[in-house]
Amino acid sequence: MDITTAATGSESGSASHRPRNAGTKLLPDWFEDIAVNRSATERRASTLTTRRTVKKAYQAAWLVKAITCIDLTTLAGDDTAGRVRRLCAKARKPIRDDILEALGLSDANITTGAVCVYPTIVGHAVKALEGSGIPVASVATGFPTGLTPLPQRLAEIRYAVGEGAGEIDIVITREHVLTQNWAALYDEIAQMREACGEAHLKTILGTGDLNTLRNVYRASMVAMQAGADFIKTSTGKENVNATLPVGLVMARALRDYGELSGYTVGFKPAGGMKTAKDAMSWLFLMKEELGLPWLQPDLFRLGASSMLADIERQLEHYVTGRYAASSRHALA
Ligand SMILES: O=C[C@H](O)COP(=O)(O)O
Repeated sequence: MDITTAATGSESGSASHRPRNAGTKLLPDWFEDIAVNRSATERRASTLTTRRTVKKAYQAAWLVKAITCIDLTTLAGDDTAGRVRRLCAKARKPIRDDILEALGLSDANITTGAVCVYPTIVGHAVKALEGSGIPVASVATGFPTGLTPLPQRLAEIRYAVGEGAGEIDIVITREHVLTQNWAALYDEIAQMREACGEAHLKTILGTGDLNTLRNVYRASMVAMQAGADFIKTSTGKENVNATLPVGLVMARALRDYGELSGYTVGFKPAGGMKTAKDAMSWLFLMKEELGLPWLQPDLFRLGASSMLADIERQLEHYVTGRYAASSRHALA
């Protein structure tokens, strides 16, 4: 197994010429009558993690791949410029030099997919990431609940874009889903997409608040019809965040939308993912449901504040045969 090829993605083809999702008009026919069988979905999700294992070099390659897809996140009330600078340093160099060298990846320029912060922190992150090519993602629109007036939510997007955010992680009004007000949901997301301009729009559905898998599918479809570049599970602040059954339903929506519209939309599970094993499960899900093209940072991100340390620890174990205390890894 060539870890460099797997990690840098040349084995699965370039995605750079893919057109951005332009959305469609609101087309309820595409989602209104959908039925989702919860127990079948849960069964399928559980087989994803039990049926498939990868070992040794393959596992190391997949873990490096996972790192390149991480949106390294800090969304805490006590975030400071100093903390964000440390986070950005880790995003630039997520794996220790000795481990990189042992993996043969010293020249591969492995970085995380992005850094994700609150709007007022964007400026610090942009400065700290200058010249790295790593995008800054900002949450916006009254994150995490979205319960502020729409003009303010749109202004927040424009502010974050003005500060230099290249990606905007918006939250939807969950009530629109719970009351099946698809037109209101579509309109707010379409306005958010417009406010983003060239910045990419990631639409957080807050799936732990949506009650049913059917609602998850329907909200995913409306978000894509309204022009989302990515659909994202959760804020990390709901009681239930990214789960594999929800991921399966969203992956099916991505596939269906692609077939019906011709556009390819990205996926970001986020919240509550802490271990290398979690990362592997999501990579399996993407590969099985959507195929290798989705295992690239322009179509797949893992939103996580504390998963990188365990991945680095597993990579250290792969190269040395020993486990280090997680406190030895920065931002553990
Ligand atoms: O978008 C990313 C999430 O907010 C991170 O959640 P987490 O802190 O549970 O990893």
